[in-house]
Amino acid sequence: MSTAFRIKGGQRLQGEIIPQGAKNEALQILCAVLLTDEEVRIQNIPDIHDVNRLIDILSDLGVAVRRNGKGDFTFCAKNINLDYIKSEEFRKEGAKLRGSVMLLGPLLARFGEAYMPTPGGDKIGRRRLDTHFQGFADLGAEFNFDEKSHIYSVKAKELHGKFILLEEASVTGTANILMAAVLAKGTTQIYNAACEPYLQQLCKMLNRMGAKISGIGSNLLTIEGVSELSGTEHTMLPDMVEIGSWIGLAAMTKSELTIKDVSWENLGIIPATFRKLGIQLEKSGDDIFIPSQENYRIHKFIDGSILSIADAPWPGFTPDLLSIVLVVATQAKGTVLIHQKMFESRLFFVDKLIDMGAQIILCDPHRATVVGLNHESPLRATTMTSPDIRAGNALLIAALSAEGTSTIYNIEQIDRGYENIDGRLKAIGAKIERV
Ligand SMILES: CC(=O)N[C@H]1[C@@H](OP(=O)(O)OP(=O)(O)OC[C@H]2O[C@@H](n3ccc(=O)[nH]c3=O)[C@H](O)[C@@H]2O)O[C@H](CO)[C@@H](O)[C@@H]1O
Ligand SMILES: C=C(OP(=O)(O)O)C(=O)O
Repeated sequence: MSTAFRIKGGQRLQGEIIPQGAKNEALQILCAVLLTDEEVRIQNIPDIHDVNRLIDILSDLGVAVRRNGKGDFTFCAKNINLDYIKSEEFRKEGAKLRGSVMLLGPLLARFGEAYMPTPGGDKIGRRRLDTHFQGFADLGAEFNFDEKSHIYSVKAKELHGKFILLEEASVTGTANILMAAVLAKGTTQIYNAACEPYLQQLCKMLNRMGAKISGIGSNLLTIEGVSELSGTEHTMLPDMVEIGSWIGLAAMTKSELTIKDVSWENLGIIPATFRKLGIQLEKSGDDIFIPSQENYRIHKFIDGSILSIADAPWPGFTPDLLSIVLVVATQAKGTVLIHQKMFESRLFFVDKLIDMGAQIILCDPHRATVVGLNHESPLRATTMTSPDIRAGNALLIAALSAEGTSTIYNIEQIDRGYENIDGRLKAIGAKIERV
């Protein structure tokens, strides 16, 4: 298997991009198939490592998986092999991705017990799970963490609805508690719930399965428990993080790109944030058209002070796009402070960009000031290693804009979240090879 990308940078790209189905929505939705013994058909599933791993785990759990076509699968969780979740194999496989943590809620709700190794995912700082387990405990589950084996377990003969105030608006935490609460007895309220479009999609799918969830899209979800759920069909939204990455790529490489069928209504503050960097984006039906731009100028705040861009729970700006915003700012005109509030180790990749000639001061682990080069000097090609999924993509964009040939190692990180990224880049004129 190839482990690196070799990229000859400095090419202008042109064409149309169809965004993949959303990775982080897929991880929630796939876990929800465990909530019913009927068939659930899911479409627009991205063909990426994390999602394929989760599908394999479901299959090993006994879920019947039928592939109907590209990105189109039918799942049936009629015969579940609960022994699998106690097996060494599950410990190994479940620990490879973050999304596997959301198997807990559905398994607890339907079978009264669930086990989980410490989940994987990006190493981007502490990623605690307290919110998840506090929520399960509030619903009446007994929680245990075995410090030796690092196995979390939750058990409950019956779950009972309750008012739950989350200590933070955790995305996977909200999804997990929600999936447990739909089959609990009585009414649950989840306050300070995360409410991003992917969670809204999960709520809508659960309601189609017979759940009674109201308050969708707000930070107060009310769930009237039901005794069972039935099958349904669901289609994933386009991946907003991938859409943002294509916008960044267009700006950095001065390319004209059209991103098709982006579901504008679900992009929230993302287009406005890229516009603050001076990037022109046009809404054309449900597409985004980005004209080729020689330069883009970072806006200032109304009082004339330096712009800062920070992450926040939805409808704030997603932390998963800050690495992309940062790399795009390296070639803008002007200065911006990037403030990554949620994660502690997500900005260290800027060292690589500094090696490439970018003007960045890492103020502390959470903040970096970028002084744009205004395309007056290109970044220099280099050899680098992808530290996490989004930094990996940011470095890929840097390499595509740089002068010369760069090599990026550890591209497994990029493949975790971006479907056939090299094939799709080549189709719009990029010079990229797997080596
Ligand atoms: C598989 C999946 O869906 N992963 C996403 C999910 O991860 P995940 O669900 O793991 O992330 P959480 O929402 O739980 O938390 C992310 C980080 O932000 C902090 N935090 C969170 C909420 C809050 O109000 N205040 C706060 O400080 C948490 O302590 C944590 O460090 O959501 C993250 C935040 O959008 C995204 O980066 C991940 O891509
Ligand atoms: C942090 C991310 O992924 P995960 O939560 O799967 O590690 C991400 O998608 O940017």
